[in-house]
Amino acid sequence: MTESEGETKFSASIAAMLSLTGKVLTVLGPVEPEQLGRTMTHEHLTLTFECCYCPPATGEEAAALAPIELKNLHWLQQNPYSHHENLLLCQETNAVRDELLRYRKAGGGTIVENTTTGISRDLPVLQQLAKDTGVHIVAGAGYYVDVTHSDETKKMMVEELTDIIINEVLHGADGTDIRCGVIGEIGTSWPITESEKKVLRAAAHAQTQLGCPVIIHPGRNPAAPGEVVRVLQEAGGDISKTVMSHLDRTILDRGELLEFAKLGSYLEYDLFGTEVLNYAFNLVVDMPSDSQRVQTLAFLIKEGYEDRMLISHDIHTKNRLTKYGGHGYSHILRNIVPKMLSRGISQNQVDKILIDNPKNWLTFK
Ligand SMILES: CC(=O)NCCS(=O)(=O)O
Repeated sequence: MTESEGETKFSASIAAMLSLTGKVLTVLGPVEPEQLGRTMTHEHLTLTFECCYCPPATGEEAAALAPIELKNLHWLQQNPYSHHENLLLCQETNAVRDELLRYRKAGGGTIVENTTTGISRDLPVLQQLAKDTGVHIVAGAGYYVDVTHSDETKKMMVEELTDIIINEVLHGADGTDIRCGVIGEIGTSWPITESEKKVLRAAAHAQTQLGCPVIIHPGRNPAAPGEVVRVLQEAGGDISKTVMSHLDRTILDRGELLEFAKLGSYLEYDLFGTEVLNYAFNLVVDMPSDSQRVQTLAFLIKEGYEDRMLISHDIHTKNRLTKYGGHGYSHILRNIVPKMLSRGISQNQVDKILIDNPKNWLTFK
C-alpha cells in the first residue's frame, strides 16, 4: 500500500467509526437501535461444527451413520455431536429461511449470528437471509476456539489480530464488504490456550477503538468465565459491553454464579431447547432443563440482575431445526416467554431481557 493509499484507508476508517456511534451494525448496514425489537443474541444460521465431532459410544456406530429421519430423532437429540451430517447446518439455508419467517411471525425482530472464523462464517448467505426475511441479522467478527485456529492465525501478533477484527467491523470480512456488528463469539477452551489469549486481547483492543459489543464462548469449567474477564480487563476491554455466553452449562452453583455476576458482564442463558441427559463435552455437567433455566432467570432477577440478562437458543446443529423435529428459533418466543410469565417474571422484565438489554449491548458507543 502506498502512503497516500494508507492515508485514504485511515480516513475511511475514521469516517466509518464515527458513523457507527449510536447505531447497531447489521449485515445490511447500520440501523437505529429502536428498530431491533425482540432479539436472540446467540444463534447460528449457517455453520459447520465438525471441529466438535464426538465419536459415538461403542455399539452406537450404526446410529451415527443413519439418515436423519423420524425414528432416529431421539438418538440425535441425545447425541447431537456424534453424527457428521447433523453438524452441517450450512446445508440448511432453505429451512433456516422458513424458520426466520416463522420467527418474524412469532414477534422476533433480530438475530445475532455468532459464527466466527473457524466454523465457516458465510456472510453472503446471512445478507441474503436478511433480505429475504426482513429479520435484522448481526454478524460476528473474530475467531472461534483454538482447535479451529489456522497455523497462520496462531503465528499472528495481537496487533495483527486486532487489525483484522477492526477491518471485519469497519470494512467487511472474508473478502466481502459485508460488515460484522459484534466481536464474537470469541472461542476459548479450558484452560485458555496462548492463541486464544492473543485473540481475547485483540478483541479487547478492537473493542476499545470501536466501542462495539463483544461476546465470549467460555471453556467448560466454572472458573472459565471469570478467567476470560480477567484477560479482557487486563487488555482494557469494556466488560459492561461484553456478553458471557453458555452460562447454563458452565456455572451451575448459585453462589459461584453471583460471584461471577458481580464482574459486570451480560449473563447469557443461550441453550434454551437443549435438554440432554449426558452433555458430551463435559460429562460432569448435568445440563439444566428449560424449566430449570427459567428458575435461574427468576433467581438472577431477584438478585437484581434484570438489566444484565440475555437469552437465546444457540442453534448450531440440524436436529434443532423444526424441519428435523426440533424447537426452532421461535421456541423462546412461543414457549419460554409464557413459562417465564407463569413463574412470576413480569412482562416488563421479559421485555428488558428480549428487547432493551440486547439493544443496549449492540449499540456502538
Ligand atoms: C456453537 C457453539 O459454540 N455452541 C456451544 C456449544 S456448548 O456445548 O455450549 O459448548
